[in-house]
Amino acid sequence: MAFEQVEESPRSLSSTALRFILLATLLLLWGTSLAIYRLFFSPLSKFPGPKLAAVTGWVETYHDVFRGGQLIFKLGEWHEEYGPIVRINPWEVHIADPDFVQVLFASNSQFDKKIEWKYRTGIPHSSFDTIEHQHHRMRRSAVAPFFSKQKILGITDFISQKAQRLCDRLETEFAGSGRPAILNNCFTAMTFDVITHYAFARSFEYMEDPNFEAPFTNAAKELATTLHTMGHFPWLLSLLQGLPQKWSVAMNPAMGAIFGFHGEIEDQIRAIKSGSNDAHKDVEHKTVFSELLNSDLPTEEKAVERLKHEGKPTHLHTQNTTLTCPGGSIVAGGVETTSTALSKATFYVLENPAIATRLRAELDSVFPDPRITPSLATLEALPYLSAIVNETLRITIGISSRTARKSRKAPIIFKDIIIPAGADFSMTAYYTHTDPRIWDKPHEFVPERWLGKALAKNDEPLSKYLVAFSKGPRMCLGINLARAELYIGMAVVFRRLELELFETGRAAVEMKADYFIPFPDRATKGVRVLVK
Ligand code: HEM
Repeated sequence: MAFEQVEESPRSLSSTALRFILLATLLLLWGTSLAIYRLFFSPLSKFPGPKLAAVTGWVETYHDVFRGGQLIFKLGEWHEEYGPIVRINPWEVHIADPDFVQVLFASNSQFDKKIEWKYRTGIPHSSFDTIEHQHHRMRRSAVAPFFSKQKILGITDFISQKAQRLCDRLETEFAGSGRPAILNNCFTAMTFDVITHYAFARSFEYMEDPNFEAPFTNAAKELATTLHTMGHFPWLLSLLQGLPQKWSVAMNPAMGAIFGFHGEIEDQIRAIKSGSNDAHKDVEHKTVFSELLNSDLPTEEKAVERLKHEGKPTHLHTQNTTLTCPGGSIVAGGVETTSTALSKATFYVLENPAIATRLRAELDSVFPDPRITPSLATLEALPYLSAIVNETLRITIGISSRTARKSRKAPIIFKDIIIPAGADFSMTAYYTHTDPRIWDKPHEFVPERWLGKALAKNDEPLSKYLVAFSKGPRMCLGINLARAELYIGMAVVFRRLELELFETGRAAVEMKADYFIPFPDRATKGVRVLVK
């Protein structure tokens, strides 16, 4: 018996070892063949770029997940080394030729989005994260009328009231006190109240918080830093979906605000569906959900589960509800992008007294009573204010993540480049907006470039290269609202208040990491001002 055991043991050990070696060899063979295929036979093999990035997506993961939103800067280094078109992973090329905007953002394009990103913001059923072109078109056409210029004109009085209220509070509570106001908080409160009033007839009134704190968006911003992780490891999302709500709140108490809001939105959709909704009784316009539910969308597109993705901030679902992070849906798209643009615009104007003086002089000419805001049309007709709005959109890069698309059937032809059908291709607004072939002093805030003919260095109109809201079928749905808030916000603040920057330098406004939206240095306290 003992003799048999001694004989069997080495035999079973060696067969385990053999199996292991076989498996390792197969894996090695598979990995090597895949690497050889990707390097030499893939349809993208002829494109230049780092070899390791062509072989594996882990290079992107390393820069975005482990180095924290740093791929955006790596892209610039790669373009310097390899030229205007670079293969950045096995499936995608990135383009840094500003004229490619005509292809990427063509109004008649029928591109799909990148399938791998469908779940990274947690709203896979929203228009924003709808991958396929036709499907996106159907969903978007149902919600687009709600954000038309005409409809937005109907809430400019509300935006103006909020901007005036902000100035009232800054004058009475901060002026002469030596206490700095954090403009990021002020404008977040303002834009949050505006979008929640407009879309859901339920303004959160964060403007009335003593410090303009918006717990909802603070939590959302924190969660934005998980965006790359969710994109690269989607299974983590499923894991989080299983978490009970109370665990999330215990980990981050600010989540309570988010869960409460999500509950309200779901109730609102159900109430509209059952005909018992009274959410818009106090406002003149409909809510975004009444618009969607009364649209021609097929029944399955009107399901509560689908609609809540349209209206809610982007989120990571947990059991019965969601965790939130900013991104492209109506609330998140409508808050952080616009409030950041407003605070950065104020910073750049205050940083340069000549710009502030010229802006104030222009505003005085149409804005005699500082408490009575002129119409949006009057403000939009002001050349210098318009130049400031455009320059703000250029330099602040509302969405920093690259815009990636795929042409399913036909190859993309641009100059002497052919991008094969089925490959992902992308551009990054940060590079389009700072390309020295187009812009003079690209890293400086120069509103004057938008005055007169406003031509690029290559004599094309500058507006051709301003892609802050993207262009084409996927362009920002909230562009009219965002522009109205920028015009009204800047005009009211600079007409009413004398502000001075308080311990605020470029670190407060310049991008240090890309988490879909640009993040400044973690240590910065935001754009802080003293009210004189
Ligand atoms: C300065 C402010 C803003 C900037 C720079 C901005 C930028 C953008 C960009 C670049 C996109 C396209 C993203 C992509 O293709 O992946 C987008 C989409 C979107 N934005 Fe904005 N946005 C701003 C304000 C707003 C506002 C106020 C809203 C509120 C309604 C909003 C709602 C949306 C929505 C819903 C989408 C998805 C559209 C679709 O896929 O059909 N955005 N935004």
